[in-house]
Amino acid sequence: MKEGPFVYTEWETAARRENTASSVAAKSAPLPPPSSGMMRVLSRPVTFVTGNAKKLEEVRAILDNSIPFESLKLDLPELQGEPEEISKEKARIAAVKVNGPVLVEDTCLCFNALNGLPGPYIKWFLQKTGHEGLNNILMAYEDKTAYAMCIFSLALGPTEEPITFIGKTQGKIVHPRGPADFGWDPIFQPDGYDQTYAEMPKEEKNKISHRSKALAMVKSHFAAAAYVFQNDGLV
Ligand SMILES: O=c1[nH]c(=O)c2ncn([C@@H]3O[C@H](COP(=O)(O)OP(=O)(O)OP(=O)(O)O)[C@@H](O)[C@H]3O)c2[nH]1
Ligand SMILES: [Mg+2]
Repeated sequence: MKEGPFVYTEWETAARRENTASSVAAKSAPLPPPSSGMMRVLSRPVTFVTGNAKKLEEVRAILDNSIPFESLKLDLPELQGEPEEISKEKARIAAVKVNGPVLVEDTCLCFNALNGLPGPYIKWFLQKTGHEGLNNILMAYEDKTAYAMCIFSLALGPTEEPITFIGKTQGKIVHPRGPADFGWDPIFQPDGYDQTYAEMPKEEKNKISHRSKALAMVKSHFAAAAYVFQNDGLV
């Protein structure tokens, strides 16, 4: 039976692992569970690969030196399909390009009235229809609730199965309010707040955002796995 790779969500910390030995080269034995306490040496800091400067800004602010990482500006190709698979495939492609450990993320904005769409396709919906168009789509429905979801995938190398970390923040879609310098922030109002993401001070958004929830799990994973980083490229 084929088990999935590690997936961490806000609700679930139980780990599962890829067990397809025949497809895995000896050099890239599957990652042990993070709780096993085994030391793992990585050839260099993890490279966070994204084409989105605003994402990078938030990731930097939230991680705040807790994990050694570098960044690489690259717009990776994105598969169509389920959000988790899109994120994992981005990590696989990034790990081959970088030839080392990588972290990527894919962000979704999911409307409950549409069973989770636009989801991973929000970038294209936003580009083509704008904030107003996204509101108009929901005019057909009473339910304006939505959730923002961030799926980080960590691949320790080009032949290793990515580990996934998912963070969600619940809220609703509103008419745009606040600065329009980052995506759909002006139309997403998180539950329990009367400000949109865009109206909130950055530090406030970073405390409660989908991205910070996913990154909290990334940080815990790094703490538990106790990776050792080498900077000379020799493992
Ligand atoms: O208002 C926002 N608040 C956020 O917190 C946020 N995070 C991402 N986005 C936008 O949602 C789409 C995701 O698509 P996406 O995950 O493929 O990102 P991307 O293509 O820009 O970068 P990347 O794939 O190279 O990392 C893109 O339009 C991003 O600009 C956000 N908008
Ligand atoms: Mg993208």
